Amino acid sequence: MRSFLVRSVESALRRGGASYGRRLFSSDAAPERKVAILGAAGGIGQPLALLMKLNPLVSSLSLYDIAGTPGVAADVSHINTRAQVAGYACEDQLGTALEGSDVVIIPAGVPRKPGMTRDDLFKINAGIVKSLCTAIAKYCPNAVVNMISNPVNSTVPIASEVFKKAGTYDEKKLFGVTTLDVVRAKTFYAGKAKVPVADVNVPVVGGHAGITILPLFSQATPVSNDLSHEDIKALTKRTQDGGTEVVEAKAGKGSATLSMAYAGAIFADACLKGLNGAPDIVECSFVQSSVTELPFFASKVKLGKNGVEEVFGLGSLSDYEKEGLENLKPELKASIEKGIKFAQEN
Ligand SMILES: NC(=O)C1=CN([C@@H]2O[C@H](COP(=O)(O)OP(=O)(O)OC[C@H]3O[C@@H](n4cnc5c(N)ncnc54)[C@H](O)[C@@H]3O)[C@@H](O)[C@H]2O)C=CC1
Ligand SMILES: O=C([O-])CC(=O)C(=O)O
Repeated sequence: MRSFLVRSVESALRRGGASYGRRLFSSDAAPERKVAILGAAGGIGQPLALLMKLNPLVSSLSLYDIAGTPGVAADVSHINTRAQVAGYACEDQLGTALEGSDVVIIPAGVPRKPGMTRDDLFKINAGIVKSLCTAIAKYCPNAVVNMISNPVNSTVPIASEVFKKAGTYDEKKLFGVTTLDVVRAKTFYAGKAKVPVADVNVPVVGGHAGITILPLFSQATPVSNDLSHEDIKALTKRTQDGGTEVVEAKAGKGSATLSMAYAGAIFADACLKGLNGAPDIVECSFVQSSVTELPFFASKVKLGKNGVEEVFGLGSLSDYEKEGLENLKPELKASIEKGIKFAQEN
C-alpha cells in the first residue's frame, strides 16, 4: 500500500511536472533538503504537508502554524517515507522551524469568501506575510521562497521589500506560486480540445488575479485546430475565474485547497530538482522580471542550483493575447505598487 501510494504520487508529480522537458525524480543519492511550510495546519497546508512528506527529495519537513500544528505533524510523521517531520506551534518556535531550510512554502493567511477579490485579503495577509518574511530573512536568508498567500500580485513585492530592508534579497530565490493557473489551463484545454491531459502544456503569464492571469492558448500543445476564437475566449475566462469558481462552489468554506496543494507540491518539487542540479526544469512563476516594463511578472522560468537561472520571454502572442497583456498591466502595476508601499511604510 505504502509503495503504491508513494509511486502514485511520484508518478503524478512526474507527469504534472513534466511540463517543459526532461525531469529527474529519484531519491537515490538525493541530498539532504529541508522544506518548511508556514501555515501548515490550514486548508492548503495540510494536504501540502502530506504531498511533501511523500516527496523523496525531502529529508526534513518542518511544519509551522499558529494553531493546530501538533496534530498535523504527528499525523503526517507516521507515514513511512524519508522526510523527518517536526511541528512548531507558536511564534517563539518560528526560528527553529526555519533554520536550515532550503525551501520555504508560505500558504499562511486568510482565504476568500464569495463576493471577495484576492485584493480584499491584502489587509490581513500583507501583515502576516511581512512578519513571516522578516523571520525568513533572519533565520534562513538563503532559502528559496514559494509564496502562495494571496494576493500574490502584492505579497511577492512585499516579500522582496522585506528582504531588501534586511539586506538578504536575492531575486533568484523569490517565487509567486502561479502553478494552479497552469494546472487549470491544462485541464480546461484538454477537456475542450479532447486531447490527453497528461500531454498538455500551456504557459500562463502575467499575475495571479482575474484578468492579470493570462493563459497563452496560442502556444498550447498538443496543437488543436478545432478550437474557435469563442472557445479560446471561454477557456481564457474560465482559467482567469478558476479560483472564483471554487470559492463559489465552497460557498463560504474557503477557496481552492486540494488543487492548490497539488500545484504547490509540483512547484516545490521543481525548485528542489533545480537546487539538486537536475537539468531543464522549467515552470511558470511570478518573479522579478524584465520581460515587460513591470518589475514582477509571471512567465516561464528555468530553475537551477541558485533558484531562477533564466526568465523566459513571452514568445509570439495572438492578437487576443496581446490585447489581454496590455489590459492586465494597469491592475498588475497597481497591485505591485500597493505591496511595495505597504512594506516600505510598515
Ligand atoms: N497562489 C494560489 O494559487 C492560491 C493561493 N491561495 C491562498 O492561500 C492562503 C491560504 O489558504 P487556505 O489554506 O485555504 O487558508 P486556511 O485559513 O485554511 O489556512 C491558513 C492557515 O494559515 C495559518 N496562519 C495564519 N496566520 C499565520 C501566521 N502568522 N503564521 C503561520 N500561520 C498562520 C492559519 O492558522 C491557518 O491554519 C490564502 O491567502 C489563499 O487566498 C489559495 C489558493 C490558491
Ligand atoms: O481564488 C482564490 O481566492 C484562491 C486562489 O488564488 C485560486 O484558487 O487561484
